[in-house]
Amino acid sequence: MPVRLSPETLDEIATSGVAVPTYDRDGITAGIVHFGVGGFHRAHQAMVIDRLLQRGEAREYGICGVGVLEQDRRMATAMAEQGGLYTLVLKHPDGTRESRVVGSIVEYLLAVDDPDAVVEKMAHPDTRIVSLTITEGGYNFDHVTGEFVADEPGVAADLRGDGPPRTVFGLVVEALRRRRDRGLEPFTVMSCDNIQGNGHVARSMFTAYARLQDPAFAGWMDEHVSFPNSMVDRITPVTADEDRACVRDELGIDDAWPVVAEPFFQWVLEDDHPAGRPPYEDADVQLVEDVEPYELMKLRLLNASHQGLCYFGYLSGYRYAHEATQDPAIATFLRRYMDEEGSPTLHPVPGIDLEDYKATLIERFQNPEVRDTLARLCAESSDRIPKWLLPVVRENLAADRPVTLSAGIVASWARYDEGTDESGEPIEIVDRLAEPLHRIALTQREDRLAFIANRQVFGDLVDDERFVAAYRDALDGLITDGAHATVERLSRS
Ligand SMILES: NC(=O)c1ccc[n+]([C@@H]2O[C@H](COP(=O)([O-])OP(=O)(O)OC[C@H]3O[C@@H](n4cnc5c(N)ncnc54)[C@H](O)[C@@H]3O)[C@@H](O)[C@H]2O)c1
Ligand SMILES: O=P(O)(O)OC[C@@H](O)[C@@H](O)[C@H](O)[C@H](O)CO
Repeated sequence: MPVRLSPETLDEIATSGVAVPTYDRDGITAGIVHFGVGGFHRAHQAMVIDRLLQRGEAREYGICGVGVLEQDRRMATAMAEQGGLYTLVLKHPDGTRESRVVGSIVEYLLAVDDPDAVVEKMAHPDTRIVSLTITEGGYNFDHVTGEFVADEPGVAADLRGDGPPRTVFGLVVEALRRRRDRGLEPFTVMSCDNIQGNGHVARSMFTAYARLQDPAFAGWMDEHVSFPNSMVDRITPVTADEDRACVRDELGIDDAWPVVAEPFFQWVLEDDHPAGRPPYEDADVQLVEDVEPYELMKLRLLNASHQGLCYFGYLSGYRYAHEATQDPAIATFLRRYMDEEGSPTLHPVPGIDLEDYKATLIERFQNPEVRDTLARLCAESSDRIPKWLLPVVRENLAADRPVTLSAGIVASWARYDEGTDESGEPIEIVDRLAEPLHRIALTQREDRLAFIANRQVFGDLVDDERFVAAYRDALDGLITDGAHATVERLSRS
């Protein structure tokens, strides 16, 4: 019989050979409040703290998770039932696994139910870091202007102050204000999302929100709150029922929400935590002064390549990242995109051999055990393509370098957003702009440039003749010859 995961059953689970926390979880202080406890936080930052706790370190840096959205209620329930414990399973390509019960999340609060408890938690003197994995869309900035979007309904309600704060902006800024008023030093706001200059972006968005309420306080924040940049990496798919079944059948653990991830791990973090930080360096975190070269490398090679494989892959009939990347045409296309269009926009990256890095990326994508779905990679494209791929396009256009393969990726997205695959089956477009993007994509059979004429997403790219020619050529191919023939042709072009 599987054992239900809880603090009371840890000893029993340990007897079956699964690694569990052997540190005393009672008395750990929550010095980190984390917004957006999804798969990635639990496979990455929470794993780091667990490793430190296992070494007898960081006992003042336990994690209090926070969910801001109603959708986080399921996580709140799992966390409550399991005392914050969960199983992390790292899957190697040869089928071997490393499994461990992680114990670093010691508390979880649902802001939807009790926003003031969340604000008070952050305002507590024990809190030194507020970290974020709230997705690219969570930062609420306009892709073209870079400005904070103040009329987003949740944000607008927080700004009006009709009730207690409900968004991450309202909650965090209110907590900082209470700390200042109580004479406490501010916590560090540490973004761990896939956004170039994630610390800079977090700084501008949180202070922009504060400025709309109280310009003087925004000035105080800008002067006193630190927002380190970071590059974070570990492919973490959405937990599937088969993962729960696997943890139950193979490890004998009944876990409501385990996490599965690849073994690869990287975290490059700007060393700027005036309120204190865990000894991250003891858990393989690279602390550096300048994160930018690392983050450009990762976002423009790994993340942009994910977009390069997901639409072509899905339209070619694949459903998993490894299936798509094991297709030689797609693998060659990705490698050429990385070499010819992504890499020329990068800065030298200290300590990294880019050739190895790119080869490893293809191997990571091909890991058959991870089972990362193309659906995950195709989701929220309007938040991803403008942040990862369009900067590559713009830099290459400005430098008169090729953009053919990037334009092909954009065209594959446009074809995907028509909402029907090549067998006539419907595609579920998951994107906060799904409805308008789908409507526009449906007109491209008559007007090939309709999709990229959407300046809200693409800015003025439609005015660039070189980009337009490459885009039109790829979209023509997608429509007349199909996705696989087009990616194959582009991979040889
Ligand atoms: N999954 C990965 O492989 C991976 C790897 C590196 C970095 N990341 C970063 O982590 C982010 C989250 O990935 P995940 O796999 O954990 O996703 P997930 O869907 O499992 O979790 C996302 C969390 O963010 C919350 N969230 C979403 N929008 C929000 C908003 N507007 N305000 C507050 N909370 C919000 C969700 O409620 C959820 O708790 C990614 O978007 C990316 O920036 C993910
Ligand atoms: O999670 P997102 O939305 O930032 O992007 C989707 C994937 O590209 C991303 O999650 C990667 O798997 C990850 O960045 C690998 O470290």
